Amino acid sequence: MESFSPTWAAYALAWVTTVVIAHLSKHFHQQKLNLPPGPRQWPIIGNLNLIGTLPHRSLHQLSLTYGPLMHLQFGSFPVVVGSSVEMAKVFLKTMDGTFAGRPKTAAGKYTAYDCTNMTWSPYGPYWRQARKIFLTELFSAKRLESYEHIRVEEMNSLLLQLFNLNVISRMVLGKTYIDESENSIVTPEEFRQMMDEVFLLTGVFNIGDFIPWIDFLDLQGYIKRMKILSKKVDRFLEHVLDEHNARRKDETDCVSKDMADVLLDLADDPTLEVKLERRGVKALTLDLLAGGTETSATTIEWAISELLKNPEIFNKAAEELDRVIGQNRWVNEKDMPNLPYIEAVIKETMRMHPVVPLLVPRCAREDCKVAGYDIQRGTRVIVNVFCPDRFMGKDIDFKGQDCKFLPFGAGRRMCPGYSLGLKVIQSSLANLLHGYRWKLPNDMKPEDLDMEERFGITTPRKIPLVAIVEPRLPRNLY
Ligand code: HEM
Repeated sequence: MESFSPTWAAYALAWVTTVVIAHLSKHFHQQKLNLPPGPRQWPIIGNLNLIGTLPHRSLHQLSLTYGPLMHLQFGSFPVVVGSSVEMAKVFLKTMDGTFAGRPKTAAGKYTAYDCTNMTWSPYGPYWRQARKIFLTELFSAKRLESYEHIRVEEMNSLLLQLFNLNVISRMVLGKTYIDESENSIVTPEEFRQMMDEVFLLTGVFNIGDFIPWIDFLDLQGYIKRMKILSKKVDRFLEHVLDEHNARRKDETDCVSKDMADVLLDLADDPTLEVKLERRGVKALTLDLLAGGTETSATTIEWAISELLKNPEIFNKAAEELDRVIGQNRWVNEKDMPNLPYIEAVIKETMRMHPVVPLLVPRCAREDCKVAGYDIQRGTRVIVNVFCPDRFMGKDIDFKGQDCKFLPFGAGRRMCPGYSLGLKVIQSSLANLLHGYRWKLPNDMKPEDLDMEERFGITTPRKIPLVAIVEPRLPRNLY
């Protein structure tokens, strides 16, 4: 008798049947729940068809119809979107613990050493320890102050991207690995492209993250790009850590010098609650490099664009700098409290152009109720901080205390690098305005300056800003 051997068609049929049954059982289960309002869903894709190339704007438009707490379906996953101060407060403050998870994504897997960095690591002891390391060891006021000379020395670099790269590399890695010399492991351009790619791929809507059963097809080609990127990043970080370890061995009395040294010391510490492996050191170093470069540069570029669009505001800022600083020196970090107008320019820029408009997605760690609606465990949670009018307020601060202004998020997963980010933004913007006269090229009119955005995890300008600058201070200062 001929034995029955299942053909590929039988496998395919079994697979399709399983998917359909799973989909239907989920559908019937969801019908019993009291879910927040939201648009009708298509089979398989859910509401993915409603999300355009600028997702924060698409979600804002949808919230105008469905309200500040909205339920969507992205492929196989339920998503809730909070779009008001009250909802931000619930997700980031009152029920912060419930919503402190992060969804599993291909970006976390491939570009962040299988979620062993802080940004993508699940809520738990590893993340808690990483957070403690960042806040008490790496970003303590004392350590940040000890790096002030680096920020001052690098201020001469007018090229914004280069300034941020140099400052962050020197604080995190001890030197600018990224020089043009022959034995340099990467050129500045390659390093910048690597960080750009990290940001872009961290923020993309990768279809496989939402419809896992077609993940293997890699329809948009993102997984392929992530794998290539992770090899490049790993080659660089391996080189950096090897060099650090060689130096640490040679120096008998090794005083911690840069952030990578601090992390390597901790990796050698047997008393650490959760062992920090070499992979974790690389992942956290990448968090520091990526978090520190693109975010600040993006904000400064938007600030200068807005000022070029509003010449009378530009003049007011320059007038404040002349009055407080004078024409004979550069601005230093201690001057910032005396420059309230520059601070207002930064706040207004971050309100109009939040660098991370959808924050980093969160995930419900348990079934719960919000405003009387059911939210299931595993639901992805997006807080859309993009809505300028909503966050209008007088007494607003950068720490997200009252959830009216959330450029750095809030609560347990709030950005741990916000004080460094702010220091870099404040002093570099103040000096770029103080030291240079800015003009649009080719007699371009302010109203013709393009202000379109490009979406990744951050939203930089779609077309990089091109402007003409000339010195404003006496020659001997340059
Ligand atoms: C303009 C500067 C910056 C902005 C606007 C910014 C914004 C943000 C935002 C919105 C989040 C998500 C918060 C949430 O989920 O609620 C975040 C997380 C994070 N940021 Fe920043 N950031 C900046 C600078 C930095 C710097 C300088 C570093 C490190 C050198 C950094 C490292 C991180 C890390 C590691 C996380 C993940 C935290 C966690 O998941 O627990 N950021 N940032």
